Amino acid sequence: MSSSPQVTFVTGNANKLLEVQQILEPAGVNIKSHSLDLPEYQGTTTFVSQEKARAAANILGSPVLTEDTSLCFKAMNDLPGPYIKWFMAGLGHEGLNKMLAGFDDKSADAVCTFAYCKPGGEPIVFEGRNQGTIVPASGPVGFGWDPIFKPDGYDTTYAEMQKDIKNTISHRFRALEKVLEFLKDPKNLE
Ligand SMILES: O=c1nc[nH]c2c1ncn2[C@H]1C[C@H](O)[C@@H](COP(=O)(O)OP(=O)(O)OP(=O)(O)O)O1
Ligand SMILES: [Mg+2]
Repeated sequence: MSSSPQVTFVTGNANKLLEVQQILEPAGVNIKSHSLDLPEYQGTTTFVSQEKARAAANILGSPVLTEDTSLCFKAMNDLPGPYIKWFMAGLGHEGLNKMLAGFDDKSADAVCTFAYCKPGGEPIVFEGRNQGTIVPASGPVGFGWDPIFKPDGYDTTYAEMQKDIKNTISHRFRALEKVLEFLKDPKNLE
């Protein structure tokens, strides 16, 4: 009988950690966490994710799982993308809505990119995305841009949803489905 897979998830964001625990622990994954303020790289989502994982694996000297989240406005050719953290901090929910005021298309993709990396190894990337619309803020201010992202097929923003609903439809859930497949094969963790 194989024992439950174990992985070290490295992030400086407590809300991300909580969702990763809520999604992976019921699936039988034992999560260790490590809080590091990881560098904010520039480049494609894939590049940013790979470099974060590489950096975390080298700092800790052990295999790690990291994650980078993008919010891609279709009208703006996928910007802010991986730079959403700074746009969110600088403009807030209202400013992010105003950025799209001049465009008819308010659609956006939420993209979550996990990367698994062993020290000195090549990062392996797992991506999940969810399509939605940017709307005026609605719901509790808890996690980043959750109050302004309304996923397609739902009448509410991420922030207004029960956590267990968000966690079965989100960009993060979709990426973690792929991560889970990988973690379940003990050969991948040797
Ligand atoms: O599901 C989400 N719902 C709403 N907001 C979210 C979500 N997921 C990430 N976010 C925010 C956090 C940060 O403002 C930016 C991503 O930046 P990002 O660099 O990936 O996150 P971070 O620096 O907070 O943590 P980390 O230490 O893992 O890099 O979008
Ligand atoms: Mg970050």
